[in-house]
Amino acid sequence: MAEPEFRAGFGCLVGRPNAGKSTLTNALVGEKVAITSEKPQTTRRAIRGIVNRPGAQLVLVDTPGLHRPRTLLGERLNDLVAETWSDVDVIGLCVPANEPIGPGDRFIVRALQGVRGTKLAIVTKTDLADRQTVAQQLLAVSALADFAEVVPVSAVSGEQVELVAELMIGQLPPSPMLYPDDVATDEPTRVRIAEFVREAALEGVRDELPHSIAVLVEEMTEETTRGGEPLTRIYADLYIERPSQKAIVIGRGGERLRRVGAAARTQIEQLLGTKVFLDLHIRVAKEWQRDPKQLRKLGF
Ligand SMILES: Nc1nc2c(ncn2[C@@H]2O[C@H](COP(=O)(O)OP(=O)(O)OP(=O)(O)O)[C@@H](O)[C@H]2O)c(=O)[nH]1
Repeated sequence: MAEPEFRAGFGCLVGRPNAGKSTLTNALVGEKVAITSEKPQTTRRAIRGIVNRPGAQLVLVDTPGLHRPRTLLGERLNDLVAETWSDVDVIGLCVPANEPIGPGDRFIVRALQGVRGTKLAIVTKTDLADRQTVAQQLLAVSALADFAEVVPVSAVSGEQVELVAELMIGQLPPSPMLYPDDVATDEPTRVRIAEFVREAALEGVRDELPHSIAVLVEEMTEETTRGGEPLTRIYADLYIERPSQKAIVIGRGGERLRRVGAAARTQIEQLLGTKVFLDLHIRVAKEWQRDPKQLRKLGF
């Protein structure tokens, strides 16, 4: 009998902020590529996580949460989402098991109408709800639209993660491998490093700040320490919008910024496999979310 044909293609997980898209992406890929945070809308870039399985490769694009645009950044994000959606083979709508379906979910379902790829519904965080609640959520989600599959999953316990992978892969066309199979993501390293810093900087700050933070890696050099160990020097700028936010980010006596640096450095060292020297510089970019020139500079 002939070997089954290799399948490969693109997929993406969508859903309202905090639905669990990044966590599920990480669970499917098996490596930390998308940042997660308890704060909504932390995922600003389309990060491709690559799910390699025997006979198949699913290139997962983790889009930012779709939301009603209030700023230019909001509009750019929505354009990015629409562009991504019309370009993939399979879309998984994520809805948390432990929260009622709301206007945010319906807004996305409406936006999904007319998008070409096959749509699956994924009920996430099943470890946070009892069986009956999960069952009710599966029914409620099924009623939202005509999904090819409706599947419950917990990215944290790992339950059903493989089934989600299988169902998404099942929608991919026969195709040769799209990326070498030892690559987890094609996101440029600098962007991943910037995301680690941003994630660390968001940890524990008040609600108003998250949208005001952006990180840009300005310089990266490799050298060898006197002990013969490889060392990467990274100079990164952390952008805030107002001078008054400086104190929040830096903390008393610089203590908060040091913790941010230490947390980010641990992640970066893991990613690069070298010792890392991380220099964080706070810069004020006034109203950068509304300024096209600043947005371009920051990669949007
Ligand atoms: N218990 C539990 N928590 C989860 C699960 N999946 C995600 N979470 C948590 O839910 C929160 C949001 O998860 P994310 O993966 O960041 O959600 P997201 O949809 O990517 O969020 P945005 O980037 O804001 O759009 C985080 O605190 C996760 O740890 C799960 O399966 N079980």
